[in-house]
Amino acid sequence: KKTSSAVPIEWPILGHLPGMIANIHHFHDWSTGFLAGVGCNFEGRLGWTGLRYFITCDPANVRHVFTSNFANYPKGEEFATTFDILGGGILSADGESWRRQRVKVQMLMADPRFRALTAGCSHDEVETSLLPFLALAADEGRLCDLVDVFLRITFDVACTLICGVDPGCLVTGLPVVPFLRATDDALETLFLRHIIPMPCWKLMRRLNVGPERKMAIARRTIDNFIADTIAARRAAILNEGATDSADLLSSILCQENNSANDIMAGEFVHDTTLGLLVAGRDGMAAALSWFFYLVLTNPRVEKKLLDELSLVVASKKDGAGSAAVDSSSGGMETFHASEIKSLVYLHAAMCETLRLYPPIPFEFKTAAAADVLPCGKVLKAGDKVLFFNYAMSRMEGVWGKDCTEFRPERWITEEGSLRYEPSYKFFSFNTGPRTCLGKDMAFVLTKTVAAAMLWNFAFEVVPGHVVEPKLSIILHMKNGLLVRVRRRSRTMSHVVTAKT
Ligand code: HEM
Repeated sequence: KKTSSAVPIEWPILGHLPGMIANIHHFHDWSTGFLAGVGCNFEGRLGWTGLRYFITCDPANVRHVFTSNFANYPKGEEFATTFDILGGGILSADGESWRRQRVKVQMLMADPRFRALTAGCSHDEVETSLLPFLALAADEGRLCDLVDVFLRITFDVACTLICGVDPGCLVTGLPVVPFLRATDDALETLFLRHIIPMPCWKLMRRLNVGPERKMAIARRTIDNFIADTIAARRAAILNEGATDSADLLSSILCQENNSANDIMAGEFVHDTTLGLLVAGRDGMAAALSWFFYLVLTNPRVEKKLLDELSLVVASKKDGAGSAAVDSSSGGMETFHASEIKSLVYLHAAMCETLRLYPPIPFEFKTAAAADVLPCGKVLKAGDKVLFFNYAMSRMEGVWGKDCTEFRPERWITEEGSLRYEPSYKFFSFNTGPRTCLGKDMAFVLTKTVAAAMLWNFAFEVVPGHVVEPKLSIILHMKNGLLVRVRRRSRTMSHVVTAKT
């Protein structure tokens, strides 16, 4: 069957599966194409398996499911089975367990000490690891894969903030980091679990073959890393007594010592730590990768970003003379969270990146009871709904005729302040009661990194390098982002001119 020219053919026995498999190499763009053709909503059927997915990128449906009728759309058992690697942690939990974990994590992340640690750690990693690494690459004329660089720095920052240890992945020689490799393999397999019918991937898991074999190895590596990290932190706290470290794991463990029945006890500590690391690190690394790809291929935007940074640098020089340039970063400029807060164009460019390339490109929900979506679709209990966030950014009806263009200006009002967009439309950090808890942390780190890199270095994407999304539940880049780096030569007069 083919109900319109835009949609894939529905085959006897196999349903829409052949179309999905044939287009898997450009899955996001392919699905965007047919969703645009059918007005944002489509029912995908996987033939003999009996599986049906209602696929939507309609903001009204998003608002209904994630906010107005939130209670009817738990993550569900299928989510927990597919994402078994997350255990019972906050990302996969439902009901009372989720609510209690969320209150706890929210409280820890709102702590002023944790916020100060986020700002300080992001700045310090940029100054002591990232800038020296790029300076060496520039001086040696080496090509650099920015995706690898971002995966490493976000892992270092996320580990410091969440677990209280800095693994130091961004050093000369770029050591092999088994955890990074393992999460990459796990995320890819999780994507395939959305396409391969559950009985098939479960059989592969039992036989330990195909992607499930990779998953089993990845899982062991990840679990061992988390278990070792927690054990080391617990031992340190027992030896040293109460710690004044503001990282999340230390805070959780200190409280755990005071309350035997704590929700965070035992495997919850493991699952929460893992969930936060995965949620935190990968999202930020993907955001930075696409930000640089978009900025480097849009010189107009790059110039506007540099002009904006120039004003900050000029005011620093006015205030503190040459002392404003920190000697520990080899004369290179770094920006503190407090300075970056006022940069409207940088924030707009980051939002525009997250709109076009949402790090979590689709979300999945199951209806607990029958319901009718705002688009008119009738759902029975147990029906599955997939929300295609990547496609929603590319719908003219949602973002206008220029929806596919990278235009940070769409986020800025005529008065020059940031424009508010409702989160059921700008869905990159989720919406409703399960909104991302790390949004502020993500903006602080990504903007601190982006500002320092753009100001101190010029990057050129290596001609011919193909940039495309990877098949994963996180929108990473398949082939990395290969660039040539060079130091920016800039005189004080440039800075002052930009100011005036
Ligand atoms: C650009 C970076 C980030 C993006 C795009 C992002 C996006 C998201 C999205 C879409 C969800 C919903 C996932 C789902 O329901 O399946 C989510 C949840 C969550 N995020 Fe983030 N995130 C980012 C960074 C972070 C950071 C740095 C942290 C902090 C460690 C964090 C912590 C969380 C937590 C705890 C949840 C679970 C909320 C809940 O279920 O109640 N995220 N995030």
